[in-house]
Amino acid sequence: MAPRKLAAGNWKMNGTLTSLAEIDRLLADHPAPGCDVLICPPATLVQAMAAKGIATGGQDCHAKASGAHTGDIAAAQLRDAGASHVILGHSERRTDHAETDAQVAAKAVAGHEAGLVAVICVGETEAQRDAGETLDVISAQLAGSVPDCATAANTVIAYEPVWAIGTGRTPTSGQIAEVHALMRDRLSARFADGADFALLYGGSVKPGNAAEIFAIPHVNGALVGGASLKAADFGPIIVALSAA
Ligand SMILES: O=C(CO)COP(=O)(O)O
Repeated sequence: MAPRKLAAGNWKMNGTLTSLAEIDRLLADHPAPGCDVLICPPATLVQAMAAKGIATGGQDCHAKASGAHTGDIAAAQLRDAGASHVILGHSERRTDHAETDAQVAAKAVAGHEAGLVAVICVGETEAQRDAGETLDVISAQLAGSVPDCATAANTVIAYEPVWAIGTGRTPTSGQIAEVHALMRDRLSARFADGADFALLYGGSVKPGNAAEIFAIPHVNGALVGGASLKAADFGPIIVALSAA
């Protein structure tokens, strides 16, 4: 099994019910994309998004199955609302909520137990890159955030350099290639099906740079923030991935 190609949109804390018109446009413009397409809206929209017939993911889940955790969402609740995936360990969660690798791994286990595919995010800060620590940081995050029960079927890895998120800056193709090759090596060393995990790049992916990014070895798709909000932007990214 080769890795599946996945165009994933992360709406972050954007969108209300009226935003679903963009999904109607996306589905009308791209009825049979040549890649998997996933949208991860805010929790309030998961059920309505899934009802559109598009693969839907949450943006976080709790490590526990249920209980007294006000404001949190259990993986089984996302699944119940129609989600098939959950983003975990996004840098905004790691920064805003001080999430650790161990917590991300525990959430991934909870996601797997509920039948969700975990989209586990890793990425270095600009200071870490400037200090030459990128490969060590990514290795450590992979080791700590990806649980032993991960398989290519239940886990996707997203490389999102923190300094490239929402900034319009992207790494060079060589820099992305270096990290993706490292991730492939690390996963292959640890998991029998490590060669088959889908590896996404995320951070200022736009229609104008998508084709170049998708041509990089071991880039199997993208995790797209801002450009996933509008069908006119996300559509061309889906087309570029389908053609890659
Ligand atoms: O964080 C991201 C996706 O999870 C990337 O966001 P942008 O595409 O807006 O840079």
